[in-house]
Amino acid sequence: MSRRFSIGLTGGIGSGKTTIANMFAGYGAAIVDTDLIAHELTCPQGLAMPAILSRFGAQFINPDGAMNRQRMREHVFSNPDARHQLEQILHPLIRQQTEQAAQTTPGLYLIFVVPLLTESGNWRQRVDRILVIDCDEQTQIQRVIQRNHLSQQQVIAIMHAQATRQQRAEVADDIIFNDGDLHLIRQHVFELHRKYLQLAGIPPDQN
Ligand SMILES: CC(C)(COP(=O)(O)OP(=O)(O)OC[C@H]1O[C@@H](n2cnc3c(N)ncnc32)[C@H](O)[C@@H]1O)[C@@H](O)C(=O)NCCC(=O)NCCS
Ligand SMILES: Nc1ncnc2c1ncn2[C@@H]1O[C@H](COP(=O)(O)OP(=O)(O)OP(=O)(O)O)[C@@H](O)[C@H]1O
Repeated sequence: MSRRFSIGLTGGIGSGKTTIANMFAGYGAAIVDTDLIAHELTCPQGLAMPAILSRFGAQFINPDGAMNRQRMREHVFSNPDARHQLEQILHPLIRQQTEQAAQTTPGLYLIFVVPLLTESGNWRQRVDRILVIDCDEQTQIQRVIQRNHLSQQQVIAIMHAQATRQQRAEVADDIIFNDGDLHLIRQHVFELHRKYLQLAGIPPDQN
């Protein structure tokens, strides 16, 4: 089987990755979302749970066997060593599951949604193109406060564990500035979709 044309989609917390990936899915792209995979790995009986229990202890596990996300978030974003340990458990499993999902998810071309694409070395070699979702940091902060009910300080601590806007811009082939009217953003997404079809060698009337 020949390898499908693939795009790595990234952006900072709250930039709009999921919103925009959903728009591409509406045009027929296959979406493999590494955040969703990370959630599956840490749900009750998730593949990562035995290692998380043994490394972090029972206080990080909910009664149903899932990871206690709030407690873990508070722990790892104030403690870089703990964050690296959690990543060492999760990232190899995320990679494995991502590769499997890439084989089995149907769609015209593949979009990998990867929050830490800029930070984690070898994605450049794994995809044909990188799409960055960008927006003002103040907008990111406001969105995450509103959506997750975190404090401004907590959101800033997460942003400090991520690449800067400048670092992401440096790896981008395409950028969507997602800080305005979603109708205009949808138009931009459609233009990029047509460009990706062309780069993938798929006639536009097949979608
Ligand atoms: C720290 C955890 C427990 C927080 O859980 P929570 O439910 O609050 O957030 P969620 O998982 O939905 O992630 C939301 C966003 O946080 C940011 N984020 C998550 N993990 C990290 C990380 N290791 N470094 C920097 N930012 C991160 C990303 O922007 C992500 O989109 C969780 O994110 C986690 O298990 N992280 C480790 C796995 C990982 O690196 N995931 C991100 C890439 S796949
Ligand atoms: N252009 C926009 N205008 C207004 N609200 C938006 C826009 N884009 C996204 N949002 C809202 O901002 C929030 C964050 O968007 P989304 O979940 O798509 O971001 P994300 O990058 O996937 O977030 P995370 O990094 O936390 O996974 C959501 O509540 C979403 O509805």
